Amino acid sequence: MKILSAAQMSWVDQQTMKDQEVSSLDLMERAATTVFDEIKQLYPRLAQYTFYIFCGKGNNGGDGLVLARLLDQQQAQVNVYLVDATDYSTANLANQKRLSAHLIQKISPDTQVHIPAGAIVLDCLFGYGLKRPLAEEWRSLITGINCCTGPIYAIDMPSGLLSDGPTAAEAPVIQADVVYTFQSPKLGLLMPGNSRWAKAFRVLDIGLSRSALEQVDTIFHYIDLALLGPFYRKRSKFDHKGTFGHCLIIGGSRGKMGAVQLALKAALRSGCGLASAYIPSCGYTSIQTAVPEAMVISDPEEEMITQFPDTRTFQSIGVGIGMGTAQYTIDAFKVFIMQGLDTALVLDADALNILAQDRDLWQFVPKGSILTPHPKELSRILGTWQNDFEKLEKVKAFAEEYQLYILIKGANSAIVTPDGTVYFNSTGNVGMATGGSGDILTGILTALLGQGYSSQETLIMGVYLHGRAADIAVQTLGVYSLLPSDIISHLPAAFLELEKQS
Ligand SMILES: NC(=O)C1=CN([C@@H]2O[C@H](COP(=O)(O)OP(=O)(O)OC[C@H]3O[C@@H](n4cnc5c(N)ncnc54)[C@H](O)[C@@H]3O)[C@@H](O)[C@H]2O)[C@@H](O)CC1
Ligand SMILES: [K+]
Repeated sequence: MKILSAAQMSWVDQQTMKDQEVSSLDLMERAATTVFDEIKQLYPRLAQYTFYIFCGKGNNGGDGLVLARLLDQQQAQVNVYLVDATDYSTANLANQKRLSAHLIQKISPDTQVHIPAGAIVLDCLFGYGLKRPLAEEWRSLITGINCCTGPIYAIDMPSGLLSDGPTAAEAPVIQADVVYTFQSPKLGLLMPGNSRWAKAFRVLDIGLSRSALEQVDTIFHYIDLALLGPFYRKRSKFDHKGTFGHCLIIGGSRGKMGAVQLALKAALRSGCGLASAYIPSCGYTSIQTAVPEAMVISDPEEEMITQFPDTRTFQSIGVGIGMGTAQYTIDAFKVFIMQGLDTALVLDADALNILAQDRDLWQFVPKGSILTPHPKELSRILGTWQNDFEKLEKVKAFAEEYQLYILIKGANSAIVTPDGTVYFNSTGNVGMATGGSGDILTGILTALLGQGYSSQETLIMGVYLHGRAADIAVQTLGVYSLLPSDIISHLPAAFLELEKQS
């Protein structure tokens, strides 16, 4: 799914009106009705609820006015607070007239509101039309709304949050529990730093022109099953284990052998033909016992890796998890990486930490390799950043310079390709914030790469399935109790979904 800027959304809205011969008023009715349907699902007995609907002067406010009318028709208690203005949009004005005047109260940006307990707030002050951060005069209204005890649903965007650029941490912004955004996710909703304003969002299809959506060119994409379908390979009965690659996980150190076990199991659950590990010899028995399907080669040293194996017979290699940064390991890793491998690697954890300490090493990392740093590892590589947008730019420049694929881990993990395209993930949950989740991702990615998927396909598919397996798992296990191993045991369900959709 494409992620569109405010300007692109506006263009698609205009094109839709032309292509479908509908007015702005019709589109607004359509958009507001999709939100109304969502709200009705959440609160089937609408007549029992009170809604506080805050409307601005533009079309976002117009959506709010339509919602007020639809809710009023269902006997919900409706209180509309409309920002006083002289320049309402045409569709906004038309919808003011369609609503009983007694429901509307005019307010100004500095009005202080008090919302009673139990009321539901709909935020329709500003959508993608917000051009710059809200001025200080809005603070009292926004703060008053944010102080409500009930849920806040924002329409299209939390008011005050910019769609396409950074919003200052101290800016007045609505803190939405759920954002119902139209047709395409907006960049501002995907940035982890904005999560206190957009705790969750849902993309609602309002039937905007397909041809206009296809024509829009963007480097930003949101991963869904439809994106995976075209490159997911169904298996044929003539395939054999040699077809699916032999993958190698290099890592582990005394006390951190579990990382390798998790990666191996995840690789085997992700369809690799053969899985092997290269580890310090103290882990030999535990890995052979825990993962009987895998093969193990051990380093002569007990506690740490001191040399790297000949990797020419493997189709893919994942390096770094649980590996540690003992000097012997650092020296061995440097020799390994500087030999000039021609196979793309999956690099995680201590492989990244070693590379981060010596910028001269990056030139030796095979082009097309996949890096999966968590935020701390990423800042060791790139230094600091002011906001998520600047972070993205830094990652893009680095990915291009060294022709690497970089995954920025977090909620909505972002995949950055060497040509600057960015894919945001749509799956995953907070239950994954436990040590070991990343080791599983390394296993999945190494397995997919070894099966012949390109680095880009590997990342899109691997990151999606990793999150999806966790999403399926939390349905029965919950976010507190989810263990990384549960992600592995739910990988089959995630693969089955993909198989069915393809
Ligand atoms: N036909 C359409 O264009 C449709 C638009 N829709 C809704 O319309 C919204 C976009 O509508 P608009 O383009 O009217 O924009 P908005 O309603 O988001 O806001 C625009 C108004 O805010 C003012 N403004 C911008 N930045 C400001 C700031 N920092 N401080 C104070 N005022 C500021 C602008 O001058 C303008 O009057 C979408 O988010 C969506 O909710 C939907 O109804 C679907 C159809
Ligand atoms: K809004």
